[in-house]
Amino acid sequence: MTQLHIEETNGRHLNVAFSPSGNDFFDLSKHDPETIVEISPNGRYAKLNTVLGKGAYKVVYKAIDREEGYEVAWNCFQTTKAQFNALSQEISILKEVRHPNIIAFHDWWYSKDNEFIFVAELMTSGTLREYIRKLSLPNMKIVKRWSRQILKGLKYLHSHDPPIIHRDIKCDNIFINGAHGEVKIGDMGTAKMKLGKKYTVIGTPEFMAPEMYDEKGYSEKVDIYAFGMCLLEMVTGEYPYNECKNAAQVYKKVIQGSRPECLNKVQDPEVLDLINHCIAPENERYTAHQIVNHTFLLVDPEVVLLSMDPEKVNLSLQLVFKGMDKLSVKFNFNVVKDTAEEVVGEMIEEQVLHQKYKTLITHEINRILRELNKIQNGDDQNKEEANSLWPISGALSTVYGGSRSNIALTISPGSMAQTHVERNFMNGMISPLYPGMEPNRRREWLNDPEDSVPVREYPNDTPIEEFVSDTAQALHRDMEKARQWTDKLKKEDIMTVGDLRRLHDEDWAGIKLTVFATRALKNALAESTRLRSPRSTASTSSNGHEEGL
Ligand SMILES: Nc1ncnc2c1ncn2[C@@H]1O[C@H](COP(=O)(O)OP(=O)(O)OP(=O)(O)O)[C@@H](O)[C@H]1O
Repeated sequence: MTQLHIEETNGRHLNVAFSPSGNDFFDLSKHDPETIVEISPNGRYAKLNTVLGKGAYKVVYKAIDREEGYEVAWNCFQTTKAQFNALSQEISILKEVRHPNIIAFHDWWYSKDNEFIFVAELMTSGTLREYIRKLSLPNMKIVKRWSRQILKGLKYLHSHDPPIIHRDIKCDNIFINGAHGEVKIGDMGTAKMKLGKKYTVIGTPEFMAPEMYDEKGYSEKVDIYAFGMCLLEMVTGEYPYNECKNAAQVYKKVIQGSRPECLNKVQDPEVLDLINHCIAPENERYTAHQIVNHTFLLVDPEVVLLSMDPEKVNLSLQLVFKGMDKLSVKFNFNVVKDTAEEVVGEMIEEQVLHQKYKTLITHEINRILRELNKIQNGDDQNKEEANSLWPISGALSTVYGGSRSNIALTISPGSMAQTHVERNFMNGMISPLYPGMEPNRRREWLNDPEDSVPVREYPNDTPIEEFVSDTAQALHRDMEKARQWTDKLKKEDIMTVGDLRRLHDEDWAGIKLTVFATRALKNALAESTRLRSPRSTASTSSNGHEEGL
């Protein structure tokens, strides 16, 4: 049988096969999904015979970008020339949009068959909605990962100048590349630049914020409302307002402020809180930026090994909160004297770590200890495995040597300051001289106003509660923590800053403050003393108790 590839005058491509007699031929294009059936006017894109999907308005085919060799999505949308012309402003928006979490829009034209055709990035694994059904119910880790990506896309659109409102965010319009777990917002056909408020009622009723129906206009916050409904669908597997029989019923519920029934099925309090903030009335509703920082979406922290001594006894570890401007804590760990449980317990007590991470971080520290044990006893394969413990070695190899449980040696109160500033508690004083730290980090520390222990001078007769509460506050500890520290000091008859200054090192040990609290108070005391007049500093130093702080 002879096969021929034919290009018709209307641009359609056919693959045909002739019978041996040459009298009959078969259109193979109808069967072969990889057959080219059409070429774009500029010759760059070749539409294949594979339908990727059909929606209410468009049919989407697989195509090839012949210049780059990529597979792309060829979208056909029946419309009149006049409507196509009216769309031109929106189309130009799409051309400007470039973000890893938004489906890229490559090219478009109006075809001879009265179709608006546009070529977009191809997504391999269908829509989020289909994927949710496939997984039956995605676990929270997946939901968080998806949500973060959707929000990054929304944050990008909303921070465009002027903001771009998608207006039809729903799980059917969010697409997945399953191999990499990539999630992208698609179907930008309804997107609109926000030049002032928008009034057109458009979207999918279950995902439409109530203000879309009134005449006062709406803002980009409608996308946040819709995201809240997507999150609800992700965690319950149910379409919001499934209990309604038609769009009119949904509309009625939405404008009355009745929440979808499946909201009652949400068990996790953090997810529930986030959904409620998304579907709240417009003026109370979170922005995309606020949601990204919601506790539900924070990445679980991990522990990395920064360095260790040759005997592998004193380790320098760091608690890293990836992807968030959150507390990052370096601490020493003595493998002979410390246990992961003890150290984590102290982090929780000192509010360096949230209670919910107790098991995770204990497990992480023990994992490192086990791996190290393997290095000490181990063979080459174990050594290789152990190398994986050094994700940032070299970049941050500062060792603050020292004694037992030097926890919270350096703290980055980034959650408050939004920058990664560091403070050295190791020697009991704040020092801008961090051996091994890059100069710009040092500058950040020096410049940051939030990075403060109380820097005023405290006369000896200052009541101890005043000094302790200032110190706790400067370290973002709550007043309950300050009260606990004060109680412990008062139990030892330390009533004033002067009493504190008179303590010897062994006295400090007897107070039973945690290592963190001891170092914090010593720090503040040293700083206050430094600010005192030379005469008073000299007199305090003369008793020898300031040294080594
Ligand atoms: N970029 C893409 N990559 C892969 N498949 C796609 C892509 N865009 C759309 N599809 C497929 O085509 C189907 C129809 O697309 P879409 O839902 O965007 O059409 P629509 O007519 O705008 O839909 P709706 O009914 O939601 O208004 C999708 O369900 C999906 O399976």
